[in-house]
Amino acid sequence: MLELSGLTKTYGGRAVLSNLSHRFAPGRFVAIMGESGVGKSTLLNLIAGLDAPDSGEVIVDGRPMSALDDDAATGLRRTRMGFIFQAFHVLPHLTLHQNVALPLLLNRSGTERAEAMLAAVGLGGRGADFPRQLSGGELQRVAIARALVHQPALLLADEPTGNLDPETAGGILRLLRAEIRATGAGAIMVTHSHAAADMADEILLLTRDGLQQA
Ligand SMILES: Nc1ncnc2c1ncn2[C@@H]1O[C@H](COP(=O)(O)OP(=O)(O)OP(=O)(O)O)[C@@H](O)[C@H]1O
Repeated sequence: MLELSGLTKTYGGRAVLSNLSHRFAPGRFVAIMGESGVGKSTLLNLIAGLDAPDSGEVIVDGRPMSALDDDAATGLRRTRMGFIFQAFHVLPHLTLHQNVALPLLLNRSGTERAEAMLAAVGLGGRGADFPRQLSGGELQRVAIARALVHQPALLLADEPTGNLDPETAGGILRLLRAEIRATGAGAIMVTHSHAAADMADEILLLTRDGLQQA
């Protein structure tokens, strides 16, 4: 459902991504690794629509994102994608249930699945709690529940376990993989961690020459 065609992104005259093309098979869990500064987060931001390429296309469900107006592009992202970005924190003034229900509300869907997703990530019955009452690992589980509650076709994750200890990280990644499988979503996860990447179906390496099988 996702294809990148000739993506180029330049910052201050320096090409970070240069004519990058790749087709992601639906339903696969793909890890992207690569040296610091090579452009992994930039690539994820372009796929997520948080940033626009200088040239080239992000093609979702056969439709080039640049051909859609803002509302249509936002709608496509809201319904077809889920996000676990470190910058997208769980919202502190909403309960856990309200946090997880947010994508459903934005999609004007019923919020029944929110409680089931909280239970699926081991936080059943804690929907009325607030984020401040949770540990870092628990917060990341809320982020996973929120990212998958609307059954997106594609999950985008940027270092989803970056600030967790190895044991907690392992648990979160096993949960992430199980929930991806359960919802049938594909996933693209950027990570520096070999242990995290080993959880994926496939590992790609981003270099100046593009994306290659690791
Ligand atoms: N908004 C921006 N403005 C200017 N330069 C940027 C911007 N975003 C990223 N860059 C530059 O683009 C390059 C790639 O950054 P990016 O964060 O995508 O790399 P990365 O592979 O994710 O790195 P890391 O593994 O260290 O997180 C870096 O040199 C960075 O300084």
